[in-house]
Amino acid sequence: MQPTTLDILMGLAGIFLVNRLISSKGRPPLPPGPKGLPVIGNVFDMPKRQFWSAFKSWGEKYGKSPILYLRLRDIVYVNLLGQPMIIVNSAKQAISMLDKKSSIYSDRPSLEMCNMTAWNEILGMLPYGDRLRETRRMLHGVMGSKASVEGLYPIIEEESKKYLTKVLDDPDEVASSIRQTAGAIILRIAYDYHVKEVNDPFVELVDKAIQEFSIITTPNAYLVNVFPILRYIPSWFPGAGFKRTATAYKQTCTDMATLPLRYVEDQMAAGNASPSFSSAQLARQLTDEQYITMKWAAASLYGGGADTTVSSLHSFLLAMTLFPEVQQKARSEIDTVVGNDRLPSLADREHLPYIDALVKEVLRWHPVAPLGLPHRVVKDDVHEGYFIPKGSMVIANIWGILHDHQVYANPMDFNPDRFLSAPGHDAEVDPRSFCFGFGRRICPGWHNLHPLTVHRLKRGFLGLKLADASVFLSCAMTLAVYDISKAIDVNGSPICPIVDFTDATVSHPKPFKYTIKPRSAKAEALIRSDS
Ligand code: HEM
Repeated sequence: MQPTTLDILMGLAGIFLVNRLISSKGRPPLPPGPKGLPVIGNVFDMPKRQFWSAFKSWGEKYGKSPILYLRLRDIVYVNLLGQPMIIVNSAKQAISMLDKKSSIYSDRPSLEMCNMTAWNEILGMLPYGDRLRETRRMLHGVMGSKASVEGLYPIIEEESKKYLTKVLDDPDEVASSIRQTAGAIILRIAYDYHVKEVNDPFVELVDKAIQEFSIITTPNAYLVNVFPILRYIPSWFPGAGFKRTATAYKQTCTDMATLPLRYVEDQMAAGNASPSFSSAQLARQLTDEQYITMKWAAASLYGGGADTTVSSLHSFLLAMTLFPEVQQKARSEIDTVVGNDRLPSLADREHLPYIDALVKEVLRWHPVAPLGLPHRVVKDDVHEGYFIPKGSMVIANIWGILHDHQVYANPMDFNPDRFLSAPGHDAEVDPRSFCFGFGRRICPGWHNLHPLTVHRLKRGFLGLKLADASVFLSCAMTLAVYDISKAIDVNGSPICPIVDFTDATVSHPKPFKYTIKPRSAKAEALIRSDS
């Protein structure tokens, strides 16, 4: 039988598709993405701000599968001066890549500014290997199980209560009180160090270190992160200011790891040490190598934990200022369930479904780490028919995943009700499945060592984890006793905050004005009370 024109066209189309699928090197094609220029690749395509939303738009724009001619928004490829970067825009692909293939997707790219400042010692920056496993094993003991985290509840409750008093004493310094509280919780867990009411040296030291970390890891901030060879230019060379910066930042980072530990060692030598992560580790016979691992593991608690919960509490205050009806509904729930004679506790959580939903919405609306931390793939891979070159930096666009309109209705809206089932409405996916990251690098403040990641979407949550518990309690306690509203300008008009967020790895709402006042004399008395 003679082939028809249609047969010939189909045949040609088949050859065309196969050609597109198999590159000149006999490999499947790279994922779609902006075209880029020779040598420099996509350097000029990179957004200047709010990377997460630009990356999501790239998914919409370039994600067209050559195989099925379908929109595939999920995976985007860019090349930055020869460094391949894969952006993963959907939960489905983040799970199938970073969770299910975590044995090859759990490395971290090495950032030269981190190597120069000692930040490469921190858990979040460690390459995948024995040191990482040992560090995570050590941390597992302090926050890897429901029981271990529940053991920390008294610390979280006590410090959160102190936070309420600080706000009452100085309502213009709420931001600094939030930082103090996050610092106080972590310093107690890591070193059983009790912070001073004001100007605590360790809190100040660690805050400084965290700010410096944010600066050196912000994309495009340092050329040496792109051209590591620049590390070797002499300090006096024009443009080598980054080397002087690195020397100063290294001192801060090393002090952050060393000084609080020295405090514990002194306490132990004097027979005064109370239980903490460090004292428990020091009580074991540690080899020199284990000692160093432990020192940086403790610092990683602070490095990972302090700024993150601070960001979510700032987002909470912003949302409460903007959406008074949500605030009112949340407060009514507390009044009904807890009453006005005591503060809410972590044990109340299961009876406070709206507050629980509100906390989820805070974590979704503006995720603390909108692009997580970059992963690195250690072997060539073929994923969904696309070639993923060994050494690619893989970014899970957590913001994009949590604003995917196929998963979250009207994703830009702040609407805690989305997480509550109602007749005709199924609760939307819990954002905590994604906002803490993926695979073997998932935030230890949330999950245990071996998440049954395949089932993460179906599985119920095993219990409250450290990060989640701190955020929940601060939100619930604040709502119980404080009223948050728009600030008033000199003409007596309310000031509506602009919703804008910083571009750093841990992203915060930009400073905004609001008013925070005790709800009543009874609320004020409760804040001052010892209970
Ligand atoms: C709302 C609070 C928090 C959020 C949203 C959050 C989110 C994240 C994310 C997205 C990552 C990167 C995961 C990945 O690479 O896939 C991460 C890593 C990490 N987080 Fe958290 N985090 C929070 C609180 C905490 C707390 C309280 C601690 C410690 C006390 C902590 C310690 C860490 C550490 C050490 C890492 C690095 C893990 C590794 O590289 O293996 N985080 N976190």
